Amino acid sequence: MAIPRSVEWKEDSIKILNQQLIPNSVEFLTLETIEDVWDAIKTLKVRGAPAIGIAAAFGLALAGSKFEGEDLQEFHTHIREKSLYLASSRPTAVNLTWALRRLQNKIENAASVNEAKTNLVHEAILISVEDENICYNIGQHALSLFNKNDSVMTICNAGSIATAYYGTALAPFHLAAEVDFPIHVFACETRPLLQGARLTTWELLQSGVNVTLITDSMAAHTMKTKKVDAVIVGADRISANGDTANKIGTYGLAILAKQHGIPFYVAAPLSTFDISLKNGDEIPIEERKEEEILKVGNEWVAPKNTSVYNPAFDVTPAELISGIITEQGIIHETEFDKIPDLFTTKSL
Ligand SMILES: CSC[C@H]1O[C@H](OP(=O)(O)O)[C@H](O)[C@@H]1O
Repeated sequence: MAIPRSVEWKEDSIKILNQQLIPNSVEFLTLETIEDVWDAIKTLKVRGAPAIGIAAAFGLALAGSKFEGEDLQEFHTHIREKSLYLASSRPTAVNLTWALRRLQNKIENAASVNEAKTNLVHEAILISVEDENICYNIGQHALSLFNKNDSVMTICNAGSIATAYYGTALAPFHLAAEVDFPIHVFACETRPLLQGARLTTWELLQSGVNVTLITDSMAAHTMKTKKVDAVIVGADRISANGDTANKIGTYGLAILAKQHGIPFYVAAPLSTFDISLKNGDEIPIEERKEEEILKVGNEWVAPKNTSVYNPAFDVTPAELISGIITEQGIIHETEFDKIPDLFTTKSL
């Protein structure tokens, strides 16, 4: 796989792949302040639930490293404030607050400011390293669901650049390409920000995966008239009963898959589960600015004064999901009642 990493720790700064510019150019940004990190997450220069969590973790570690003084209580106050600030960038992907909480837990018993600073950096790096291994395992479990020459549909970009590496929903396709296991992918363009058209096609072509781009409105006709053996998508937050928030358009894809008797899978790490929420009704859905729908690139495609509704995510009810693919294995649709146990026991 020759795909650049989306987020990297550089000691006194954070290097990110600027996902806004792909596929027209592959450029990197150096984030030197926590404000840079907040903006990069908010404007989707770095995006994708796991990548957002990793960027926030590095951002908090960076904020910690810039703290001046030796008073431990003042440091904890500083970190709590910076954590709340970073958490305000985007509300839906639970990986963001999960990562921030994990770092704060790691400094609870620090004996000094220096020890706490070191713990923040080490834990943020650990989250990134773990995520790459987690995504590899998700990819292997997902690949076991497919047969050679299958045709699989996906939406948005749950790819390598949405994570530390490999991706979640796209991981099986990257791994398949490495072992000469032919799979075809239908990538939905994913209006309004076109993560599918811009990012998923770009990633899969880099890996030599056979990918066909369709508009979101073509999904039903494609399922009806073409070979579509499965649908696989990422996730931003999964509630205790298996309801899943993912990019807007995912819920519609799940309904279409059910109508056409096509299995519908969610691929996500355990860090994307939020079992404090009973069901998907409780998942916060980000609404984004109107211009994202009124314009495509720099071109207005609707009158400027047109009213707009721009939810960035929707929630797919568990009953439409055939299975949730995690790093520990596949939670089949009949096992969703066991999801809370995953966070008390070690394996499926
Ligand atoms: C691997 S999780 C990727 C997940 O995040 C995307 O949202 P966004 O592009 O707004 O960050 C989308 O929901 C993907 O499935």
